[in-house]
Amino acid sequence: MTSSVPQPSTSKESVEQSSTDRDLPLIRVRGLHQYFGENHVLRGIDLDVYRGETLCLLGTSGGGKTVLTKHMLGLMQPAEGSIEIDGIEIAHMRERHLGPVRKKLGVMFQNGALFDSMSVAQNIAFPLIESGVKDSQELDRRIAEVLEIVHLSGQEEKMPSSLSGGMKKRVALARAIVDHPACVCYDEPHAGLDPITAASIDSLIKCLQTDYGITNIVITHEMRSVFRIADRIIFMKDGQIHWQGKPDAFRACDDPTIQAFIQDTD
Ligand SMILES: Nc1ncnc2c1ncn2[C@@H]1O[C@H](COP(=O)(O)OP(=O)(O)OP(=O)(O)O)[C@@H](O)[C@H]1O
Repeated sequence: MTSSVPQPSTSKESVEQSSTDRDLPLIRVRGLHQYFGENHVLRGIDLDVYRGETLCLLGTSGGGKTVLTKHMLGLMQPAEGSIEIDGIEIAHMRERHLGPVRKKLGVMFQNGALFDSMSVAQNIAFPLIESGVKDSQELDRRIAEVLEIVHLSGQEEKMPSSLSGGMKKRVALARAIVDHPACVCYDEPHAGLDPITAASIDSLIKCLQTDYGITNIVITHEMRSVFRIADRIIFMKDGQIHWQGKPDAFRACDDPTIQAFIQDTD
């Protein structure tokens, strides 16, 4: 981690960034290729993710959204190409050096991926303990802080099995942000939610961006949510970026694949 990079913070008194830091994309992907056997699943991806934006990643099924996101999280190494997180090249970084980079990136998996045998507090504490926080008062304070952000104050002792689908997603979100990431990736955060609960997740995603400066990357098929939260849209097809731009331009775009996608998923 470079010393010039300010620590992302879930505190509103966030650290002033230098203009150089602000100008540098948080994530820069260049010439990214990936294969599974004969299947060429990423075919030359060039992508910048700008600091403090909400980027929605859309596309046809099997288009490569999840595989691309796994590369940006440092969970997969590319066959070819470059991935920079905060100016640090991670494409072929050894596992033991990836820890500080991964700390900048939170992830909310599709089904929440909570540990069923652990309480809400234990689930949220997990990444903190992994990154070396041991003091129980510090753990309690940070758990309470993020539970307040996701509107679940006082739910520390609940078990996942007693939570609704929307509550589980909010606990998963609390866990994703508890270690103060600069960016959170969401894999289908609206899946299985009713429209009102989906809208409440959208409010939280936007709140993290506007109040806490978090950069959001959201994989979703939920077009109502996309038009509520996206600053920018990337549309993937067959392992390539088929289209990118602003939501209004996306809606007005006459590309037949995109029009069919909007109509099918709206
Ligand atoms: N672990 C894997 N082993 C082999 N092939 C894989 C693996 N993961 C993904 N693929 C393949 O990579 C391609 C891209 O998959 P990916 O999951 O990124 O698509 P996606 O855009 O996220 O699709 P969806 O919207 O359906 O979730 C697909 O052809 C998929 O079958």
